[in-house]
Amino acid sequence: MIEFKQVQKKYPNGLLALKDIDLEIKQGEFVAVIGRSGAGKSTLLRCINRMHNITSGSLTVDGVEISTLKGKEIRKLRRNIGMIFQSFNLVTRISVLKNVLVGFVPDMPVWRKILGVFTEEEKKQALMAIDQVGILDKAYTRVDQLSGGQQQRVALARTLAQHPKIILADEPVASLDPVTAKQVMDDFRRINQELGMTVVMNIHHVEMALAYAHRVIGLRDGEIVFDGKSEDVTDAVLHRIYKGSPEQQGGSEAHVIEAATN
Ligand SMILES: Nc1ncnc2c1ncn2[C@@H]1O[C@H](COP(=O)(O)OP(=O)(O)OP(=O)(O)O)[C@@H](O)[C@H]1O
Repeated sequence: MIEFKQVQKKYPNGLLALKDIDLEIKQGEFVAVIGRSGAGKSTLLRCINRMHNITSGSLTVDGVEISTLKGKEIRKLRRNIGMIFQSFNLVTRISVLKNVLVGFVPDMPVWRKILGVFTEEEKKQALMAIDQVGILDKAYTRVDQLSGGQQQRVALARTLAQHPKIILADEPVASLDPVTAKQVMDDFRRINQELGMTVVMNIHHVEMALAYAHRVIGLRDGEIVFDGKSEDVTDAVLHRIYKGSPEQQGGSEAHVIEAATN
């Protein structure tokens, strides 16, 4: 379980990116975080694995207060939390298998990574993860010879091989075409349903968020303005997240939804 209590995040320049966030995410949930650019989605996600430090409040993962963790404890926390980025974050000049191997054993000595010394068990685990995202036939292919969608699946395999309890995904399909994006979202759904991993995903594409996530969190200017089931995301809710209340804006709902789903 991930629990935010009265969490604030202020950047060194004084910008308050998260304001009094109260949030509980239970193991196995598939949560989409939506909101305008600059609303605080990435900040929220990155506080969960300590890529960012919170400024005040409490943030626990499985009951452990993460803001006070130090070096080795942070690495332990991150073993349980996989992170997927829009830009894949892969080493493109080496094979799929090597990318997965290098990524999934964070505490492996650097010399082993450089020399590529991996045990048979590690290779088996990596190949199983590559199989789980349907690209086993590409295991020995260099990453720069793969399509964007295939590269995102490599990133997913690398995370899966680490057997995390939580996957944080920051705009994982933003740079993919609609068909490929759907395939990658299907992977996330399968992983969530079959392996019970919690998925917390920032996503600009509202229709996709509603189609895949059970729960939607709407952020606006660092505050949660909606937290509920996907099916309860009405046009009025989208106005609140993206444009303010319909009364304030007087804009047509169709316009807001169009803007949010493009
Ligand atoms: N390192 C930083 N230093 C100062 N301000 C930052 C920093 N990172 C983000 N911000 C600011 O914090 C606010 C929230 O940013 P964040 O990246 O979390 O938004 P976002 O909702 O993920 O946006 P996007 O959808 O564009 O990625 C923004 O106003 C942004 O400019």
